[in-house]
Amino acid sequence: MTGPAATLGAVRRAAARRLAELGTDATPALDARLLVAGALGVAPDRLVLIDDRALSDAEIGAIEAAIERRLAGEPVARILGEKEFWGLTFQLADATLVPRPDTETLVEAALAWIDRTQGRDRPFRIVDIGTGTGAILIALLSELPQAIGLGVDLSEAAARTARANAERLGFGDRSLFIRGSWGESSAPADVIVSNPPYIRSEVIQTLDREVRYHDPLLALDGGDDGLDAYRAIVADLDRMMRPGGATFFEIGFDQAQSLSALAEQAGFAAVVHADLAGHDRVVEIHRSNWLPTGSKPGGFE
Ligand SMILES: C[S@@+](CC[C@H](N)C(=O)[O-])C[C@H]1O[C@@H](n2cnc3c(N)ncnc32)[C@H](O)[C@@H]1O
Repeated sequence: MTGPAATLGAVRRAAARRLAELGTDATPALDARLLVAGALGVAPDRLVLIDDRALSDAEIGAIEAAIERRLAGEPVARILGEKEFWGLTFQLADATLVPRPDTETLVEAALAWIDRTQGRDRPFRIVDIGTGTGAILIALLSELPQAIGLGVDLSEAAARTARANAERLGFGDRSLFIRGSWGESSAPADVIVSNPPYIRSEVIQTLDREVRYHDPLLALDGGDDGLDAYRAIVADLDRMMRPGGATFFEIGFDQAQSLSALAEQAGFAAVVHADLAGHDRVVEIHRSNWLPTGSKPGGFE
């Protein structure tokens, strides 16, 4: 890829060309920049300042290794071992899903409800079911100065990773992460958030290779109809959700109706939120006899 006196800029451009030739990398220039920065231990936005620096053989070797992994189909976040979500950097582990930008819709929906009802400066108790890296809970804690949160995951390794993320990002004293199944070990909360596994089992084999081979099955498989997790959590919601509280679920693009029906059958009211692409992405659930301040019967929006 390079000669002995290759500069960082030349190596980065060559890497971007190789990723572009692959044809499956939608953002080759960005990915090359992230991988080069990661291999050198430099913040991506600093690269431009050192573009003409000559690289050592060891540095070129580290960049080559990262690019080869990407060419073999590994997602950039897995190679770097971290992913940005809500402006915060989360460390990943094999047991954690890579947090997705779409999941920020769930954080936004929960904050919009809080802004509409009680305001951010209240001592909320939040529970994040299937916490993974802790991304959703920690993003909320970063916006709610008085809130405390519990993150639950069936994977002990995921709970450990989330705990480490909370400590590193400065939220260790307002959060607890434990191993558990759905909400069974949770006391009642004001805000419940969950991005549970929701993909139908039979579809898993058809998923994009980057998801199928690099995200944990436990984070993806939602059972025969994709709704197992929602069913289990909704069945326990009356106990888990405090009066006047709300629950926010991430959903697959075609699950809004099924989950709303599940919630309504259990005596709750449901509101659907779309993501930036216009796909149904979040279902917000309340007790049906409760309306937020200023809302009209028949709708929360
Ligand atoms: C789709 S991932 C979401 C991870 C993270 N909340 C996010 O949005 O990036 C679902 C998570 O649910 C966890 N999970 C699967 N079954 C569970 C169960 N029975 N109880 C609690 N968590 C579970 C998985 O280990 C995984 O971390």
